[in-house]
Amino acid sequence: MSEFDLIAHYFVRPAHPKNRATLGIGDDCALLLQQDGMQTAISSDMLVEDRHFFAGADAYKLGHKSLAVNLSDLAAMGAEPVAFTLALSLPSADEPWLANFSAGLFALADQHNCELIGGDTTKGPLNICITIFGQAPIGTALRRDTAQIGDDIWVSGTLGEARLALGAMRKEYELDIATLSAAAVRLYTPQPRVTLGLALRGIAHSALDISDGLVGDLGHILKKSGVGATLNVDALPAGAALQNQPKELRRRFTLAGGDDYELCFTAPVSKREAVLGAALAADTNVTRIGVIDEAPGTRLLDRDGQPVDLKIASFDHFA
Ligand SMILES: Nc1ncnc2c1ncn2[C@@H]1O[C@H](COP(=O)(O)OP(=O)(O)O)[C@@H](O)[C@H]1O
Ligand SMILES: Cc1ncc(C[n+]2csc(CCOP(=O)(O)OP(=O)(O)O)c2C)c(N)n1
Ligand SMILES: [Mg+2]
Repeated sequence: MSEFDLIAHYFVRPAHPKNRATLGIGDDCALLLQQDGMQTAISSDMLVEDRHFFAGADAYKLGHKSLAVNLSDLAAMGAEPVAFTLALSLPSADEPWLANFSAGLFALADQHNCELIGGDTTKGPLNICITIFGQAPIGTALRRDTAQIGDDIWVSGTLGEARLALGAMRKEYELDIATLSAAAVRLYTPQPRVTLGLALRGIAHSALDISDGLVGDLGHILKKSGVGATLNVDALPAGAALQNQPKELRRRFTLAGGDDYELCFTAPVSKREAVLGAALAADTNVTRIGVIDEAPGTRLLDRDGQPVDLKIASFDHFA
């Protein structure tokens, strides 16, 4: 199959009334009309074999995750998904693989009304890079540099299960089948918190999505906002499969597991009811885990206010 047959067969779809691009796949560029009063939110994330996923990973789930991690960045900005491009490097034109990959990709794209408008396809090591475009009314996007002293720190959903599954896959420990399959759902098919991100506009002061681990990612908000944080380690929402694991592992994986794709956000105390209302409307749990304060850095305390001494390191590609 030729490069262009591959694109036409697996990535070009019939026109759909909900499509927003003026010109989609097939020309040198796609054309997107900017809506009045809106700002465009743009983000790229790449998935690389043996780094972000194991060789032989399920193609449908890989299609899902490639888009999910990008939608998660839009969620973190409170931006509504509009469209995305897909740059693919493939070892071969493996048709069953392509059929499954595009099915997983488009199933999630359709859930979020996010249209594939272009990309690039080459032969090479398996590598998937998506650039996503979203929109938010001017001035309403949730940023990393706007946390304020006194804000509550919140996190959506639960943390740590993706890391729990990864450890079992790497044979760091053994898990029973039921625990591993529950945790693996979080590693392979994260659900981006797009609805929650949109609901938090006008409520949260700052937000980001957790990909490298809570403490490391929260650190980006702290640094950019020129503030610090105190976290209650016992308040962190551990995923169900983590509940029966030893306390130290539970703490390490909730604090610095990675691959969580939950939102961490800050909001003033006066907005607690509004945050809970937004969470209810988005059908997503949120948990208050700490406060923004003045002293730089992150202090970890237990439920009794005693310092927790844990060596933790968030994910870093070059550390
Ligand atoms: N090669 C690059 N060139 C320019 N900007 C980059 C590059 N890699 C990452 N960035 C930018 O650096 C910031 C941090 O990146 P990253 O940690 O990947 O963010 P995220 O966790 O949201 O994906 C982002 O604003 C991203 O756009
Ligand atoms: C085979 C494999 N090894 C390791 C991991 C863990 N892992 C890889 S990248 C990463 C962090 C997120 O990826 P990154 O490229 O830093 O995403 P970004 O922060 O840019 O959104 C994690 C936790 C994994 N998911 N799969
Ligand atoms: Mg990135």
